[in-house]
Amino acid sequence: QFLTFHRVPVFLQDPAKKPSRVRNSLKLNTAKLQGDLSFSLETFYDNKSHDQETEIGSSIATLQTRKDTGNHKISVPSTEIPGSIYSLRKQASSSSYQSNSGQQKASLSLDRRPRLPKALIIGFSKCGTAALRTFLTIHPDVVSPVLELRYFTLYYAKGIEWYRKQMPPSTKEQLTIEKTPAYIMSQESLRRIRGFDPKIKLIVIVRDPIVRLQSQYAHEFSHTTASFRPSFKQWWNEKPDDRSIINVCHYARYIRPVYDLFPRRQVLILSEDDMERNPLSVLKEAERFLELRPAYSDDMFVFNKEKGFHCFNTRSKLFPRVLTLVQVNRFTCCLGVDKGREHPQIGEDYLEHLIHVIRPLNEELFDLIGKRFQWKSFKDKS
Ligand SMILES: Nc1ncnc2c1ncn2[C@@H]1O[C@H](COP(=O)(O)OS(=O)(=O)O)[C@@H](OP(=O)(O)O)[C@H]1O
Repeated sequence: QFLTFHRVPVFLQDPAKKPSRVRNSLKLNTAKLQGDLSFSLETFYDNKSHDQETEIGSSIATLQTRKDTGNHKISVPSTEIPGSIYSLRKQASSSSYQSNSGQQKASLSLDRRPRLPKALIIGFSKCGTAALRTFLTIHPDVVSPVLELRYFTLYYAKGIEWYRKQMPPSTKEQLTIEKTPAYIMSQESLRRIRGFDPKIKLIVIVRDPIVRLQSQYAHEFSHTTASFRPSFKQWWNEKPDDRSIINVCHYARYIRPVYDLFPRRQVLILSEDDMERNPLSVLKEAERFLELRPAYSDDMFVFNKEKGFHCFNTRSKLFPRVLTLVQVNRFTCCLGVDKGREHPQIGEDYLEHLIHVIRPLNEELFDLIGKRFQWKSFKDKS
């Protein structure tokens, strides 16, 4: 019966902060929404490219369009959040909604549409880019597409309108951030980014290079039975030159071209290790850099012993936004199983060798960026 399915955001609003024209709209006076709520919508989703889950709002609803009547039906997941009301908003600038019962009507005029990013997380892979992106998105003024769009590397030929359409809708006041760690690995992509917006803000996150190597190993062999995996040493020694340890751990080599193309004030370099220890302080640094109003707070995270990482705190006042983040497990409020994998052992001798080879690369990085990071593998030896 149903022709299309779209995932649409349902917004959780603090009634006190709602503009009056919204306050009078689609008011579901209780925060308890049970099962399916059906609405006939004259128009709903102009932009069909947004049929993916979006991260905006507090919950994800499903929009179904009936083949025979052309009617739409929205299914809202059952949820209870005291002291809040829900409203459904349209993505485009104006529309009208009417519920099946005809009791609730609304005309909305909210300029929410996909906007191009003003900030990018450009690297490095396996350095906590997903955690950083997800944590940043908790800010009410930040939106970000779930997927790595790889526009400046892979899909440049699709054009800027394609890129724009991949973005979740946002208001003028919100900041769109895209993350694709591959951007920093390609000078051509960096040049394209400069051509796209020379004022764009760039975030780079690095990590203890040895832990990063272990993380990459765990990633590459995540679907391989342990007995079929090469040893860590074997694996790295078999890499072609362009993916050799020296190249992969040489952050400075990839950051230098960023500084050549963009003023340093537009580039923020963070460390995954700091984010693991104290996510709030890293987020605060990013918040200042992105010129966001202060919203991150110390109740946002709790350390989850089982996961071994900080996860979202269900008691935080920003928690309703967490529910909309598709990369976050609904039960644990941690990132998914593809983050935080078990790392391979490295034999003592080989570890010594790696430290010896990589230490000068770290020093080159610290000289270049003008700050030092405390990395576990290199502790007590610098
Ligand atoms: N809070 C929190 N939760 C889960 N994971 C966290 C967190 N903070 C940092 N990390 C580390 O992020 C590592 C994955 O990095 P990326 O997201 O950049 O990987 S990817 O390039 O996108 O595949 C991932 O690497 P692995 O531990 O090897 O899986 C994590 O160590």
